[in-house]
Amino acid sequence: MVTKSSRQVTEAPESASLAVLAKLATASYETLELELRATVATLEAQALRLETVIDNISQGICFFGADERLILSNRRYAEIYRIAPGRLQSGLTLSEIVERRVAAGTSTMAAEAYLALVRSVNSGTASKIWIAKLTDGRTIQICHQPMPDGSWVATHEDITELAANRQIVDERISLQTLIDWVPDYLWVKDRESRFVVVNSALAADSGRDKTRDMIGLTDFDLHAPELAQKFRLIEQNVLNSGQPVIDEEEFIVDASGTGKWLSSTKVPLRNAQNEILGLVGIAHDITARKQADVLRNGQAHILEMIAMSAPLEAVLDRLMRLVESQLTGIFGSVLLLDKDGRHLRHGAAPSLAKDYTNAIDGVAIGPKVGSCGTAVYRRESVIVADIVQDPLWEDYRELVSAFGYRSCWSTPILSHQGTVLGVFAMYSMTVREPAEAETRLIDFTTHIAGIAIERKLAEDQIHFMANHDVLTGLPNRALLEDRLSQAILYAQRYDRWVTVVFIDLDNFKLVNDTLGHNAGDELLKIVANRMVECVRATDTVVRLGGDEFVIVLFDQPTNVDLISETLQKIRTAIAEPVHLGEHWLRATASIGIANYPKDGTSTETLLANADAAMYRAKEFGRDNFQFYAPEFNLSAHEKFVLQEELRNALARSEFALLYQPQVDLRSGRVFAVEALIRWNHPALGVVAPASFIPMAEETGLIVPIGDWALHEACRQNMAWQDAGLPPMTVCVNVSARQFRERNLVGRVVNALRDSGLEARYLELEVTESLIMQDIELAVATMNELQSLGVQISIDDFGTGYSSLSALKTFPVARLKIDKSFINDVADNENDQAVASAVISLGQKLNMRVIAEGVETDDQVAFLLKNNCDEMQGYHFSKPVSARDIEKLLNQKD
Ligand SMILES: Nc1nc2c(ncn2[C@@H]2O[C@@H]3COP(=O)(O)O[C@H]4[C@@H](O)[C@H](n5cnc6c(=O)[nH]c(N)nc65)O[C@@H]4COP(=O)(O)O[C@H]3[C@H]2O)c(=O)[nH]1
Repeated sequence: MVTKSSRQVTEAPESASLAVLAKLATASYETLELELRATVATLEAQALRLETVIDNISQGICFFGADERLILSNRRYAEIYRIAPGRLQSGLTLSEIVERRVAAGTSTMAAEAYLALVRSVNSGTASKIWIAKLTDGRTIQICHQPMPDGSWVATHEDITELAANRQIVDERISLQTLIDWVPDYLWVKDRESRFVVVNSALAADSGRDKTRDMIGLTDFDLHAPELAQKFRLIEQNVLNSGQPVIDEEEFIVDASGTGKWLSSTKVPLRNAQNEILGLVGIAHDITARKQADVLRNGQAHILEMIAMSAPLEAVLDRLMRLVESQLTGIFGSVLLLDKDGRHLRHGAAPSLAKDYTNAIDGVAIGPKVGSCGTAVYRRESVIVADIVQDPLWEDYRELVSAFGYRSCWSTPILSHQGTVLGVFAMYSMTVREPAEAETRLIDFTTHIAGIAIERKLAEDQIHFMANHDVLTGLPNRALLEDRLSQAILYAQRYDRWVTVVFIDLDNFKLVNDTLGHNAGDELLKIVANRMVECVRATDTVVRLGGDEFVIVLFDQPTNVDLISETLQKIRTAIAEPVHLGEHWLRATASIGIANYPKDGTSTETLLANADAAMYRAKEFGRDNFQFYAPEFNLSAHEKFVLQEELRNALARSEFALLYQPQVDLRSGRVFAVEALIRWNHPALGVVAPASFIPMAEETGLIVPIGDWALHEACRQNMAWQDAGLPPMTVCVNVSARQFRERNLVGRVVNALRDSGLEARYLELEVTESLIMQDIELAVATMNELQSLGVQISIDDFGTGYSSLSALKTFPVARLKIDKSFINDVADNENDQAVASAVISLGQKLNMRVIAEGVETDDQVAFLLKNNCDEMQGYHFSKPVSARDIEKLLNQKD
C-alpha cells in the first residue's frame, strides 16, 4: 500500500501533463474526454503498479517534502516502526511521525535529537547511512538522501539478523584472539586427529608462523613417529570411549629442539546431538615444575646417598648430573682440596672432557689460577664470563681453548666451620655470567657438596680412628689382624716367614706415675716413631694399648740370625735416651718373637705365642728379647694356675727367702743381705718373684706375703746374730701396695718385736716410683720408719725420674743403681753417664750408693773408678739360702 492524495496522482508525472495539454488544443472535447479517461486509467494502472512495487520492497521507504511533511511511505516503513498503516498518512509532519514511533516503542533516540539529526543531514547534499538501535532492540540501517529542494527520501532496513551474524563473526575473531593470548597449547582436532583450531603458542612451538598453517596437520607432521603414534592412540581412545584424559604428563621436543614436559588434558568435542565430532586439547608446560621435582628428588636421593655412606665420587657425580639436568649447556665440576692444602684434586666432572679434567687434576691454589684455583685462594666466588679475555686464565688459556670452554664460574665449597673443602665450577661454551636461577643452583650445589665432603672426611677420620691409635697414629689391634693375615698369605705363597714381635716397654708405668701422663704420652710417641723408622714400609708397627706394641715384619728370611739383627736395631732405637722436659731417660723393652710358620700359622696363635715370649723376656729381667719356644705356653698356663694357688701358698708355707750379699766395693766385706722371696711350688718347683709378685699385688695377697717376708727376714737376721755371726743389715723389699697399707709401720714394729731384731739391722727397699706416687705420704711414712731406727733405700734408682729437689727431702740412707744401667756400663756411654751421675748425686746428698746386678770385673772396675761404695750381684754371689749365707760369712771370716 502506498498512501497518496488524488491531486498528487493527477499532477504527476509532469511529462504526462504536457501531453494532455497538447491534445486539448487539437481534439474535440469528447475525444479529449475519452482520451483523458484512457490516460487516467493508464496512469492509475501505472501508479498502482508503482505502489505495489514500492509496497513490496523489503526496505522501508519514506519521502518527505521540504516542509517536513510526509509525501509517501511504504508498508515496510510502517511495519518497521510498528505504526498502523492508517496512522501514517501523507501530510503528517516528521515530528508527528516521530511521536507515533515513540508511542510504538520504535524510536531510536529522543524526538528532538532525532529531528535535529535529520535536519542536520538535510542541510547538506551528501547521503548519509547510519545504524539506529531501536528501543525494542532491533537494528535499523537508514540511508538518507537529501534533495536540492529541501525534500528528502530515506530507506530503512531492519538489519537486526545481519548484525547478529556479524557478532558471531566478531566473536569468532575474539575467540581466536583470546586463545592466542593463552600461553598453554590449545587445539581442536577432528575425528581423524587433524588440527582444526590451534592457538599461537602451539603453532609457534611447532615451528609455524600462522595458526592457520597448522590446520589439517597431524602429530605425525610435528613429532617423531613413535611419539605421534602414542598421541594418536590416546586421542583415538578419547574419541571412541568418550572419556577424557586429564593431566596426562607427556614429554615432547619442540621445533627448536627444546625438551618440554607437558600436562595434557584431552576432552571429546560433542555437537548438539551429543555426537563426538573431535576433541579439544589443552597442554600446560610443566617443565619448570618437573625440573623442580627432579631437583627435589635428586636432592633427596643425594642426601640419602650421603646418609648411606655411598662413595664420595658417586655422590659428587650424581650431584653434577643433577645440576646439569637443570640447566642447558652447563658442565659441572668439583675439585677437592688435597691433604696438603695447596692443590686441588679431581672430585667429579661427568660431562667435562676427560683430557681436560686430567690436565687440571692437582692444579695449585693461587691468586691467578683460572677460576677454581683463584676461588679457593680468595675463599670467594670467581665468575669468569669470558675465559679468553680474563687475566686469571692467562696461564691456562691455551689448555682450555682446546676444549672450547668460554665461561667458568667457581665457588669454594666450605665446611660448616668455614674451612675450604674444595671448589664447585660451572663451565659453559658461551660467554656469559650466571643467571639468577644458576646462582641459586650454585648455592644449593656447594652446600650439598660441602655436606658430602665433610661427611666423607668425618668417616675417614672415624675409620682412621677405628683402625689407628690416636696418640701415636700407628695402626691399632683392629688393623693388626688384617695386616698379619695378609703377611701370612704372602708368606704362604712365596715360602717366606712372617715375624711377629711383641714389645712391652719396661717400667713405663713409672714414667706416667712420676712425670705425669703427658710425659708418658710423649715417650710413647717418640718410641713409636723410632720403631717405625727401624722397619720397612711394608712392615707394620701397631700399638695395642698402654705400653704394648706389635711389629709385623713382612716377607722375612727363614734365618733367625737375620731376624735378630732387625730386633737388635729396634731394641737399640728404643733405648736411645729420651729428653722429657727437664729429664733424660732411657726406655728399655721386653720383646717376644714368634715366627710364621714355625711358631704358628694363624694370626691368633702367632700373637699369643709372641706375647708368651714377651712375658718370658720380662721374667728374664726385662730389657731383652726372647724367641718363642713351645714350653712358654706352659708358663702361661702356669700363671693361671699360680694365680689360683697363690692364695693357698701362705697357709701351706710354700714361701722361702733367699739372701743375696751386699758387699763393700773396696773392702769386699759383706755388710748386708737382700732378702729375695721364692715360692716353692709343690709341682712347679721354685717360682721366681717376677712371676707372682705382680699377681700378688693385683690380688692384694702381697700384703700378707710381704708381712711374712718381713717377719721371716727379721727372724733370720736375729738367728744369724744369735748364731754368732757379725751383725749385718737385712734388706726387705716393700711393694707399693704394702707401702700404702696404713699400718705398715705397725707391722714393722711387730716384726722387730717378734724377732727381737734391732731396728738398725733392718733396711726397707722401696722403689722410686712408689715414693713418687704420693710423695707427702711416702716421706711421712719414711720419717716414721726412720724414727724407729729402720733404714730406707731406694731400689731401681735411675728409672723413677725423681727430681733432685724432691730427693733431698727423702729420709733415705742408700740409693741403688738399677741393674739395667749396670748391664752395659763397661761399654755404653749413656749407662756410664747415668751410673756416675747417680754415684755423685748420692755423695752430694750424703747417701750411700750401691750398684746392683754386678756380674763382671769390668763393671767392678768402672764402679771403683767412679767411687761407688757398694755392690750386689752375681759377681760376688747369687741369692742363696740362709744356711749358705752362714757358710759364706764363715768362709770370709
Ligand atoms: N741378672 C742378674 N740379676 C741379678 C744379679 N744380682 C741380683 N740379681 C737379681 O736382681 C734382683 C734384685 O732384686 P730387686 O731389684 O729388688 O727386684 C726384686 C724385687 O723387686 C722383687 N722381690 C723379691 N723379693 C721380694 C719380696 O720379698 N717382696 C717384694 N715386695 N718384692 C720382692 O722381685 C724382684 C726380682 O727378684 P729376683 O728374681 O730375686 O731378682 C733379684 C736378683 O736375683 C746379677 O748380677 N745379674
